[in-house]
Amino acid sequence: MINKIDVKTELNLANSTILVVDDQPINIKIVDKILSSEYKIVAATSGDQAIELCNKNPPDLILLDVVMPYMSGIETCVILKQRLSTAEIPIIFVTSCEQQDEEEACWENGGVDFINKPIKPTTLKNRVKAHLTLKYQRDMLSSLVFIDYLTKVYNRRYFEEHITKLENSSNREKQDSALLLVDIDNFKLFNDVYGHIRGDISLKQVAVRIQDTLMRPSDFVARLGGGIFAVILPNTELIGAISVGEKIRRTVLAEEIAHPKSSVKFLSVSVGISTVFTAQQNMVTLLDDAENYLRHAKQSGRNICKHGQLV
Ligand SMILES: Nc1nc2c(ncn2[C@@H]2O[C@H](COP(=O)(O)OP(=O)(O)OP(=O)(O)O)[C@@H](O)[C@H]2O)c(=O)[nH]1
Repeated sequence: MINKIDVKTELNLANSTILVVDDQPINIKIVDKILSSEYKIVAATSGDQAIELCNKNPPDLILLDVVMPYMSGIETCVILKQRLSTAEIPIIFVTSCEQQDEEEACWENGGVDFINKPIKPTTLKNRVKAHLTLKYQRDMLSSLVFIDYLTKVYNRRYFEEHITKLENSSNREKQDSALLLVDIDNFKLFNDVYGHIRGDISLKQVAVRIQDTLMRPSDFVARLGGGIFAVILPNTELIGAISVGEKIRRTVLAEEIAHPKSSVKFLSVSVGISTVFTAQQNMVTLLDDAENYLRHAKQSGRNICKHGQLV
């Protein structure tokens, strides 16, 4: 899953990043020599390092050595497939082992293909190209289904599909997750004064400002309809969610989009913030709580973030 949507209209594989994971630097060098003229190559010499790199900056494809000390390629793959932000990255296993059991374990745990060592340059180039092409076609299809046509952030459909995945991931990783409902204040009056075209322009501006506030690859924003956006922050406690909510509120206000019918004179947002405590609540409660806090924010005069008790 990605938090920033790059709607590609044509296939351009040259901007792709490939992560090569191998405990032997010589093997990384071999792959680098074959692929670096066509793609950007990043490298990791352990499973831990690969996971860290993927969390910071998800690559487009991973070439993963199967046999590594401490954490094997298969263990690394399992962890990457469990996390929302890395689950969709295609993983090609690179192996010198020809045992059937190992091959089956690679398929079962989410690998999309195999390449045998010693690596044949033509095979590597063609397999990588084929899987990158598939990935971009899939991304393009997803962007048609899951992107809000007006603001280009995710749509309600994406939100609904991913909120269930978030519940599973939250429970599995024993981490809190946060939901922010961000609603433009007095948007009906804004539309009444300036018309729907200016209303649409400001909706896009608010979407960009929210998107810019999100720093982690796993965070995402979706427009649920009208002037209301949902922001999902996986692995985030209430204190962190409040700081993101406040930043969104301040950033939208700082745009200084004139709104004559607003008490603050500019377009503002109200924010309802809730967090899910691992395995104690589900996503329905999370959504209900965020809606209640958003209602409190509106009743308290708007341009404010409301949330539950900090413990
Ligand atoms: N420009 C534009 N307006 C929209 C769009 N979708 C919904 N709206 C308008 O957004 C307004 C939503 O208003 P509400 O959320 O009911 O209330 P509000 O005026 O924002 O008031 P509070 O939420 O109480 O601050 C309505 O006037 C809708 O017609 C859209 O895609 N573009």
